Amino acid sequence: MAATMFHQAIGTLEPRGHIGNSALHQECGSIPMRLMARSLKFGTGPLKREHYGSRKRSCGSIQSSSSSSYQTSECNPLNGNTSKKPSEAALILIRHGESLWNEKNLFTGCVDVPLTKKGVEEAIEAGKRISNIPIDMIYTSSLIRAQMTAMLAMTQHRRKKVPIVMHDENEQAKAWSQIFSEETKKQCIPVVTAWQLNERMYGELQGLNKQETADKYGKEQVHEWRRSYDIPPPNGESLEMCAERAVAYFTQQIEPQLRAGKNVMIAAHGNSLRSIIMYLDKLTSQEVISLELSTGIPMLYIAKEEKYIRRGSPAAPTEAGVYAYTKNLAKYRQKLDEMLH
Ligand SMILES: O=C(O)[C@H](O)COP(=O)(O)O
Repeated sequence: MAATMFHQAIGTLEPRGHIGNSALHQECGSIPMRLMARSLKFGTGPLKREHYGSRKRSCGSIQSSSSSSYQTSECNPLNGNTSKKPSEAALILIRHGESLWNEKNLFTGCVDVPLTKKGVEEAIEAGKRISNIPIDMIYTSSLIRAQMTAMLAMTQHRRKKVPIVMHDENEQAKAWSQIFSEETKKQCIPVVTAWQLNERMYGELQGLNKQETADKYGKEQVHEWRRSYDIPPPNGESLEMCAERAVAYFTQQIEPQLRAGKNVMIAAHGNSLRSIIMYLDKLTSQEVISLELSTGIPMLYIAKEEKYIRRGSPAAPTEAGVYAYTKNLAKYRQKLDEMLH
């Protein structure tokens, strides 16, 4: 909702209305994504998805809320023109860098813990890896570790647009954060924060040491709490419950942006991203069990012709393979080269 409002404001300036390495890892050529899962369908080739505007999924009761057709967007730097061809958009997913509780091996969940120095460095490194990929919209959870990661990553982006956090919590917050220059707005990237992208709520495990909990309750029990699809930790959310809000948010708020040709980055958490990846890659509840995401490793998808094509993790800004992905990404990088020289 905030995103829509921001874009309205960009267009109209209404006075009031405004606005791993433990990893999901896949070896994708020279691209360092290693997948721990054995038999998951993460081949080295692109994974095609069915029509994302109309499908139903097996993940709880979640289904895509929108059935509008894919539209070309003039503001997609990947497109550069208004041709009638179906648009494509980049989707970057990034789990936050190491937090102070990751370092201490504590269950964190919805506790709002900042990054460690290593986490800061991971976020900056992630930013280098995506510094040539177009980004028009950023979504983060409401937790500081995801927001720090997004902002630190953006310090490395070559386009040098300024990420601006949207405040639509009340009318005054909206009014007081307006921007009154069209030119300045064009150089901004809206950052939408959403609790729905938060880490799953770990219930009574939050703040407990993972090793000590395993020693007390047994390794199997703790693995079940951490990785099963539908078994929640005591008074917490199962992955299925987390998916219900995270995937619904993705389909209702983010997918329409992709469909409109906007390039999107999502900075979120191990389990909220696992549930979104489950949706993107059509994983079963069995397959998602072995999906592990590293801190600070960006993953790239291309939303194209109403499918999601997994493109692995850009290894480095100069990694040739990244730009071989699509002609449009290569063109965007070339534009940046021209702009910056
Ligand atoms: O909330 C946490 O503790 C971590 O961010 C994710 O933990 P997990 O790997 O145990 O799900």
